Amino acid sequence: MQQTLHQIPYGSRSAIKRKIEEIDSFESLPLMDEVQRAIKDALPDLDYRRPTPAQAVAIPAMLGLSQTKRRTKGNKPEKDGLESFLLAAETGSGKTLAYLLPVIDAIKREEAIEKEELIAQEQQEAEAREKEKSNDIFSASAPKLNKATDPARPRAVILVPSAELVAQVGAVAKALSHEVKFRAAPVSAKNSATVIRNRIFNENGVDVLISTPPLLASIAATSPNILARVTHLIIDEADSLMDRSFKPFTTEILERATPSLKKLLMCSATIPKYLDKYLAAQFPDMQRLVTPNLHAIPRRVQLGVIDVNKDPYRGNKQLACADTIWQIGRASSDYDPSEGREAMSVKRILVFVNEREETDEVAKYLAKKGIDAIAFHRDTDPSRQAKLLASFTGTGKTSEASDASPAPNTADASNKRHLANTKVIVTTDLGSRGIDTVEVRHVILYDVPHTTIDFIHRLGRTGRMGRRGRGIVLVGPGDRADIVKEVRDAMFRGEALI
Ligand SMILES: Nc1ncnc2c1ncn2[C@@H]1O[C@H](COP(=O)(O)OP(=O)(O)OP(=O)(O)O)[C@@H](O)[C@H]1O
Repeated sequence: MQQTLHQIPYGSRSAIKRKIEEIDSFESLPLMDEVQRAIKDALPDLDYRRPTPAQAVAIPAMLGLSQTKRRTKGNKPEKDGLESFLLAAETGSGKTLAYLLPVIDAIKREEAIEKEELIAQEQQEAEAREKEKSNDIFSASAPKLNKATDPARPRAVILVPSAELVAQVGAVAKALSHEVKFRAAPVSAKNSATVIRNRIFNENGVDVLISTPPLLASIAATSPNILARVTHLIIDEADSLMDRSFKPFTTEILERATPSLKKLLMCSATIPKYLDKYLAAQFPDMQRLVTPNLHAIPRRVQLGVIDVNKDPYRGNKQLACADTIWQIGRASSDYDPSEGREAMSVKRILVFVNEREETDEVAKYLAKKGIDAIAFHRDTDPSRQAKLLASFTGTGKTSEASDASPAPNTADASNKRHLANTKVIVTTDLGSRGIDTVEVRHVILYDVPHTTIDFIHRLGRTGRMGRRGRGIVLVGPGDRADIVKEVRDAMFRGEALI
């Protein structure tokens, strides 16, 4: 297969491994006490509270504890006082907390410093007024801007590629804000203009703004001041946000925020060659924080291949897909040692297609075959979309019983055969970038992905955070069976994909 990913030498992977092993608890990180306490709110129901490799490399670096600067000769130096980082870590490795914790820590520290400065300034002014009073009883001082509650000028901006991710990252920020007091404003095109205005121009100020690049770029075009105080800019899913479609918006925001920027962090589960080239040219001093397993699909995720060209499918992919789902749905729930309990009784399966038009087509066919299947794309009704995703990401807290009842308009009512306790979402890349689908054990690759980057993101929706997962790829007429074999072999050897 044509190389699409930047290669990381095995020597540097081992060196990072050693560093990661040194950080065995969150307490060993110099985060403020309130941030330490907040971690427990952001990671509920988990006995295992050790930082993940992504967190072990990113948090100390963002806190200024490790300096591993690389410098590419001949390139222009970065802006003075700006520190830039690339966090490249495998899918589902906790990158969200890896950037949120140090960002919030920095915000609280900045706030404390500004408060002290404000008190000192007020004291000085009071003294000056006293002096003036004795000299000139008519003078009045101009009102001062209260830096601590400055509306519509966030200190941190987090950019993500979709409205779903805005909501997901917003929910983690909200969980943290129960303990550490800060204001997060998640805004996306799914919110009404009034909601966006109220969240951003909140009179109590906003600390962290979470949005997509196109929306924020359009807001910044009319309200340029919105980016005037940003000290921390996070570009999550940087492989998407730096690709052709998003790049103009992302770089526009980056340029507007640069004068006040202190820390820039790009996060990604892959380093495609175009990203590597761009970063080497624009950010020669960027610290690259790469986890040892980058570009490798974890061994706990297995990949099965179904040759659709053979009997009984004879080239009929839809039939092969329905049949595979029936087999998964009927198999008894197996024991998952990583969770120490029976796997969920309701099975959730993600089916990935390459083209948006196929989502409806495939979902309809599956529904005809008695399967609760729904197409998920940009035009899906937002409230329906939110409900659907909630049950796949585990944020819905729906009981297994209510979950088991068929959703309206899914499994075809006229069909007597109905596959119980199984839910299917048919989607494109929209569902593969960053969505934390912890409840998903099975991913079906209906189409062979175009690149290894897509393989990594799609298979990355299962086997998250130490859980087991299974990918099944349907190889039909015209599909590149050789590419599938390459990926499968690399996965078997535990090697990074190329
Ligand atoms: N230290 C930790 N211990 C256990 N679970 C954690 C830890 N940190 C994060 N998690 C959980 O891991 C899951 C995945 O986290 P997150 O969505 O941040 O991954 P990601 O690296 O951004 O994935 P992707 O590359 O797919 O976007 C979340 O459910 C999160 O609550």
